[in-house]
Amino acid sequence: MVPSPSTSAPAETCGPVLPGSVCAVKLRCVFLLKCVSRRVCVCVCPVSYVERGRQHRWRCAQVTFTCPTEASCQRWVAGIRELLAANASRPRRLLVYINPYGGKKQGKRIYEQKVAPLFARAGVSTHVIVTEYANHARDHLRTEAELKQFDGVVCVGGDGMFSEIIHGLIWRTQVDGSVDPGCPDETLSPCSLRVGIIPAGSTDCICFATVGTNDPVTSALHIIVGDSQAMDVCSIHHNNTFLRYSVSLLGYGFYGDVLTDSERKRWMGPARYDLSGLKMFLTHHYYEGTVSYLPARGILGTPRDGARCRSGCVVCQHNGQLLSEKAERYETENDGEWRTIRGKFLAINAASMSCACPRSPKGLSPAAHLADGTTDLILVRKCSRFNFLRHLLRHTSKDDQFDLTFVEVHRVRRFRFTPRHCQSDSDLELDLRENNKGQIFSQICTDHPACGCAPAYSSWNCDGEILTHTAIDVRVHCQLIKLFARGIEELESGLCVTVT
Ligand SMILES: Nc1ncnc2c1ncn2[C@@H]1O[C@H](COP(=O)(O)OP(=O)(O)OP(=O)(O)O)[C@@H](O)[C@H]1O
Repeated sequence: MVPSPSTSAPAETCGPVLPGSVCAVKLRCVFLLKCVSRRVCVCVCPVSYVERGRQHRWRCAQVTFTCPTEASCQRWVAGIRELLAANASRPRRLLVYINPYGGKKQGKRIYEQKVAPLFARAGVSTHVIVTEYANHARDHLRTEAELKQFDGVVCVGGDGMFSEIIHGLIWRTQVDGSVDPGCPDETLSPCSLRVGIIPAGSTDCICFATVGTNDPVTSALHIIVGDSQAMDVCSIHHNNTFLRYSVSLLGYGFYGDVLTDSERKRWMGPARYDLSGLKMFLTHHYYEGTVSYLPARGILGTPRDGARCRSGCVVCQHNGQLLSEKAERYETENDGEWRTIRGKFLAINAASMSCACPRSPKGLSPAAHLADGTTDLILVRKCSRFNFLRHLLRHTSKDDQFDLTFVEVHRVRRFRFTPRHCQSDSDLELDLRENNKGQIFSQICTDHPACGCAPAYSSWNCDGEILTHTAIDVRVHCQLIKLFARGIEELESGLCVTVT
């Protein structure tokens, strides 16, 4: 069988498909094979494969092979199909949840027009559920879904929809494995089913951070070829009561206030984030409280080493192995090393990934890792509006946003926050002793909203949802879930990252 001259594969592809050639290892990228007799003596065989486009986009392309006889063509098709069938990482049956109201309400159309035809072509069967209310997907996964029938779960929607899926899946995995998901000190069981994200929301940050682009076709192709990317998950508790899981940003102060304000402006669409951002920047509220954290020790990487988390990241591999092998010993050994910081903060952020998005390509913490078992705790202390603006602008420039006297960043395994109004009497006494007279006066004002001073507390923005409590205990669970993704590929190298 030889490729016909007019249809040979272009140079930069992820899956040329000729068995026996150097690229035969990439056969999992093939997803359609059929043998069609064109003429009496020539048989053609169109083969679909993945082609890389610009900016991490993938496209489905086709190459046609010709055979002198139908019998030899059938043999090639059967041989290649056998190889594909032996590839255990490719999903065969998927459970798909579509949020018809996410983003611009295009979820159903995007799935039907762009994704379903690709799944059908690749021989992936699906069970599709269009959600009827918020938390429908989460509740279905928790209780009803027959998970054993599926190789993965796909959500069509935004970050909120992804959050629903992981809440359902993590909870179900713990309950099925007799682990108490409500206890902050439990070691959670990793989820065996992978999760795919077809972006159809307003921001789609998690898809962007794990694939490098928000494109439904690219995401569908990552699912079809069976990519796998591990991801850390933070569990958040208040007084030993479970609140939520988080995979990207936990933000108190500025980012909490922006979300609270933007929720009131939902009718504006994505523009609400700009308006609320500007409003909260001008309002310039700061909040008092105590942050204590358990630093991540003995692992590779620091928040300021400039090492970006990319496809096949060695930091994630190394730390993931270290933490999974020594999880319990590690936690006990580190238990005595809690550190505490009291102060007035404009923002307290925990970034479990870079949180890069099209507007902030570097993200909140450019060197944060998807699966290294840590989160980057960023503390922005009270400063002038001008200085805070400098810090914010550095998220979009080459300058280091942490290289400012009022900003500090720590890579941590666990942290706790207590707003000042929740602190115990002994803690408050300690604060009073540490503060000077002027600061005591300002505290009296914050306790009395009628005087028009800054409010005493903000809210936590947890991956785009508001938490119901401000005093929280956050713990990172290393590589708790897996996505149908491979992390962002380093395109500068010009090399095809091997499809293993
Ligand atoms: N059928 C439904 N009706 C109403 N709300 C739903 C339905 N299905 C899911 N939801 C909820 O809609 C919320 C928003 O959905 P989604 O995340 O898909 O879009 P988005 O908010 O526009 O995007 P992003 O989160 O990326 O900004 C989610 O919190 C989800 O729980």
